[in-house]
Amino acid sequence: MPVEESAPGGAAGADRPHVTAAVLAGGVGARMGGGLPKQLLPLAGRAVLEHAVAAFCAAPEVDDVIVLMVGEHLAEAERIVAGADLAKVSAVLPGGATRTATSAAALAAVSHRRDSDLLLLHDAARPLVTRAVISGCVAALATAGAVGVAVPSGDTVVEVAAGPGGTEMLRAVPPRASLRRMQTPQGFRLGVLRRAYESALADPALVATDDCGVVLRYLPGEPVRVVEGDEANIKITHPGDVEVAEVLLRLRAEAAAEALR
Ligand SMILES: Nc1ccn([C@@H]2O[C@H](COP(=O)(O)OP(=O)(O)OP(=O)(O)O)[C@@H](O)[C@H]2O)c(=O)n1
Ligand SMILES: C[C@](O)(CO)[C@H](O)COP(=O)(O)O
Repeated sequence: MPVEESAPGGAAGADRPHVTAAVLAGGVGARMGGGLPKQLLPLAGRAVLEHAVAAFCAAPEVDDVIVLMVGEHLAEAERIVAGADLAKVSAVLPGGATRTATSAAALAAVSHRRDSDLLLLHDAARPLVTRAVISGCVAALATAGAVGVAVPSGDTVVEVAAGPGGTEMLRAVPPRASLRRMQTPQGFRLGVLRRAYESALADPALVATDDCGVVLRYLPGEPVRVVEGDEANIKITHPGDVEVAEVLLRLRAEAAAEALR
């Protein structure tokens, strides 16, 4: 499916940046195992991918959504998008060999947008992202060029090093109060992400686990803002995580029903 202009009506005006959300679904889910990438697994009657895409389609701040899907399963992603009538989806495209390559493919897909427009990058494997989290990320982009959503760590997070005979030894205990667990979406002014990726992709030693980290490393002068994520915005990674997501969805639905009573 090609990249198209978003429909008029919800589209950005001259005074407001255009907001594209890219749902990154290019992974194969090696840690989950099984025959299917985890973004295609069923979760409460819909594919994990559909939950993530639907959240961005429903967000009033988002003008269009692109999906970057692992090559062999492009047709399934197109079927999911068409079947669910996710009208803001403007393109379903192949992802890259790494998450960073998939982010770069998303960036290439919006090459026609202005430097002042916005790109939100989101893991398809985080199907429980909420409207409040998306909204908080976009709002922070009014005054920041790069924004990540994160939650505090309840556990003490430590750094380890290899010890003798294959053991692991404690190396450092960073102060917990300044530690966060990074989630997605991570949002960017396109000009900022373009400059960061230009340097990153020229670095043969590039290794990154998220896109805010790419900006921090390759555009050191650029402040990266961190805003509140959501404990329930889990990343489906290991066997059992879909079941956890099912429970979280059920609790969310029960809380919403209770609030209406
Ligand atoms: N080449 C890749 C690798 C990952 N991702 C996406 O990045 C998100 C977070 O990555 P991760 O949880 O690591 O997914 P997988 O790479 O599928 O999992 P694994 O590392 O266990 O193989 C997922 O939505 C995944 O589809 C991607 O778009 N392109
Ligand atoms: C981007 C991310 O979700 C932030 O927590 C995470 O780093 C993705 O890592 P993965 O190894 O690709 O799952």
